[in-house]
Amino acid sequence: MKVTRLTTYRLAPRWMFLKIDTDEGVSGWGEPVIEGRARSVEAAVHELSDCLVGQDPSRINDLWQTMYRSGFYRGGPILMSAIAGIDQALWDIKGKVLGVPVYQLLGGLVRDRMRMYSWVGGDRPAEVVAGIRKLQEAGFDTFKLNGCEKMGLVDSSRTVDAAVKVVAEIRETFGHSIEFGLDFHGRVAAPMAAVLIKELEPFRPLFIEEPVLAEQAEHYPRLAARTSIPLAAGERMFSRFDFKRVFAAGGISIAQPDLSHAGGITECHKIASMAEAYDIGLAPHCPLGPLALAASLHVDFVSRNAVLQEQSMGIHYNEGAELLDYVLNKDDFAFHDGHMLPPTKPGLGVIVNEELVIERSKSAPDWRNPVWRHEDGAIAEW
Ligand SMILES: O=C(O)[C@H](O)[C@@H](O)[C@@H](O)[C@H](O)CO
Ligand SMILES: [Mg+2]
Repeated sequence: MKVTRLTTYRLAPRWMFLKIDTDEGVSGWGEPVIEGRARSVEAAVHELSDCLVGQDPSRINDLWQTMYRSGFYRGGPILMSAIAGIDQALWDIKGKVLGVPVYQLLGGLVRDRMRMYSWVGGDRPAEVVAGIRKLQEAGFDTFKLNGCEKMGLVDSSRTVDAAVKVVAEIRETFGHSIEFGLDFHGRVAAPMAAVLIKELEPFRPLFIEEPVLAEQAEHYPRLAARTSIPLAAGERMFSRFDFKRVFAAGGISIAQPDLSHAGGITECHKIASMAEAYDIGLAPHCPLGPLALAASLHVDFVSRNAVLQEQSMGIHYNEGAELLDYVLNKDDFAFHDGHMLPPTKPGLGVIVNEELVIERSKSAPDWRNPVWRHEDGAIAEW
């Protein structure tokens, strides 16, 4: 079997699907994308096709190493997202050829169902409480919300109190009948992280995500030493080589690699194993589409240290398309009491509505993340 063609489809809301065709009629799908830079990743996918067209798609490990090491410059969000989506599609092909779900090729199930969590948008207490109630009705008991709005490098006690007020309201309303993570989203700088985390201690969030920006990872151990709240990070780390320094330095209790940003199933499965060696939980980041979610689930179902899985149903980013709009086998991705079951079909287990994808790719938006500014005009972290 040989790879014959790579076709990319940028799609609403901010996703990109990749289809890899072969000379034996088996095709695989993946989701190479970094939010806000879809066109850059698209260019990278087509540059990397030099390593793939004419090659045997079953040799995933060699193709992965060739895509990663054949370029003198490597790593980072664009190239690793391109490799991620290609890797997902290669595993999809392999599973389809062998007639088994990908997790069977990785050693089989380590659990029977995977605990999912839902984003709750909004920054005002009433909005967040209403959002949680709505998702509770859908069977969720675990959530994630922004830990704060805009925050200056050194900010006021009023800003801190506004952030704490939302969390206090959640605990006041729901007690411990629910769990929630707080995503600082890189908005909080090192001087304020310890201040805000200290004030959040009494409310015992399940974790605090990206307590500081990934480029400030040296603060993770210092922050962890001052709090009992587990710290989580990983969506802006793109390979084992990014994670190894963070794991070795300590401070992170939950690793959140993104299956569409960190080299795909091949790389994230290795990151999961590295994390397990440090007694770190795995909670793949996934605010994206169905192929990214399916790839995440395959790694979750073979990783004992997988603890939580993000998914984007109803997420505030999904304008113009919802998680399963481009999927024909929607029932395979149903929620069961806040959990998902192992994908059942060969490969990734996603039957893509190709006709709809081709049609909708003709009018794909160029999504960009918001650009915030502080009151003094300086750019703020979103
Ligand atoms: O945890 C999450 O889902 C993320 O922080 C998410 O909000 C961002 O990754 C966003 O997708 C960037 O455009
Ligand atoms: Mg996040």
